[in-house]
Amino acid sequence: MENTKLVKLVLADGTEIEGKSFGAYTASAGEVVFSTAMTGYPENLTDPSFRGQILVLTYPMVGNYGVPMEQIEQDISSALESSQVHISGLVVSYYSEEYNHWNASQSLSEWLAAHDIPGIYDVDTRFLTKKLREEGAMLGKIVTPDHDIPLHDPNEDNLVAQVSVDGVKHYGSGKHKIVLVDCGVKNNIIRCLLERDVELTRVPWDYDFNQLDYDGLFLSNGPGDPTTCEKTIGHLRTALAGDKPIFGICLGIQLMGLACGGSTYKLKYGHRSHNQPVRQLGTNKCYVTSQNHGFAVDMKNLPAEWEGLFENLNDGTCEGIRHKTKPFFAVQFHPEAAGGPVDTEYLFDDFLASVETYKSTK
Ligand SMILES: NC(=O)CC[C@H](N)C(=O)O
Repeated sequence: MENTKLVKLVLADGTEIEGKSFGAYTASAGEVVFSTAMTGYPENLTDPSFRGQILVLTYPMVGNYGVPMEQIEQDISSALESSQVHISGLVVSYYSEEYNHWNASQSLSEWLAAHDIPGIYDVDTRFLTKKLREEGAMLGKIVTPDHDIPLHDPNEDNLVAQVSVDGVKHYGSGKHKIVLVDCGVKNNIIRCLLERDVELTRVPWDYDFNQLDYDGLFLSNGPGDPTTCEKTIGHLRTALAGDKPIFGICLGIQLMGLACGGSTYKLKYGHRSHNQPVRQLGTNKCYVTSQNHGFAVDMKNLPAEWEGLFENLNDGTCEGIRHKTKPFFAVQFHPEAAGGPVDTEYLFDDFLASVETYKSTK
């Protein structure tokens, strides 16, 4: 690496870790979180749910397959999860400027620099991750000898408003009319829905979708604290009084949990990886899932008409809920899996099957 200027990661507890600069040579603040995923940095960095976070990758070598060439198919990127890099900063152990992949178009450092996002490498990410596990995700910043900024808690911002779509957009043609509430949707969710005979209407997070004529409602993933999405929760409450099928992923389960009268809380350090084991409640079926979240639905406060659907086998936290009689369900993990294992992609089929059933009874 040509640019080996020394920069620092400074944590809210006063810890300072020196490393070398890659990406943009600038300062940035956010919530420091870690992911143990072994691959998938292009997908992670463009996942809008990472907005405002400084991401520590525990996999020891990062960058060696570069950043994919983007192609726009059906109005969305073929290779990435959105059109922006959403993290506030990247922390890695060994950074490889050299890359090799059939579809790579640039190095990770070039890409980060183009998006004005700083990276720091040569960091003991094992020490850092142990610290975040023991003390919890904490605020931090990447600073250089020439740039400094104050710490900032992204969970105080309405991050969803920053990443949601500007206006209503339409995709595809198919027999089922699905409304997608975009709180920061990953492109692979759009791809998974469009593969299933769907005409998709993507609406902003605060749009009153109850005025639309649709067969099924989808609630997307998204960044930050779910309680900041009061408008979405209000509209969702109206939809929950009806009986059209609803499916939510990640932030979507948290919004559903809040709209039905339950509550959410912040996890100590969250789940960010591609190998989170979950069990379908009432069965011995287990799945390996892709996850990226810092909040969770509190099973203790779920209203009587609702029940748990999946639990996390590492820590017993809620990974899915459903209504006992109506076709409403949501999961905390990512069935669209970009990146990660595709074990639970069948949940999109379950959603469309419930749409089919609902329409056949009308
Ligand atoms: N990926 C997501 O949708 C994340 C949801 C929420 N922002 C959380 O961190 O828990």
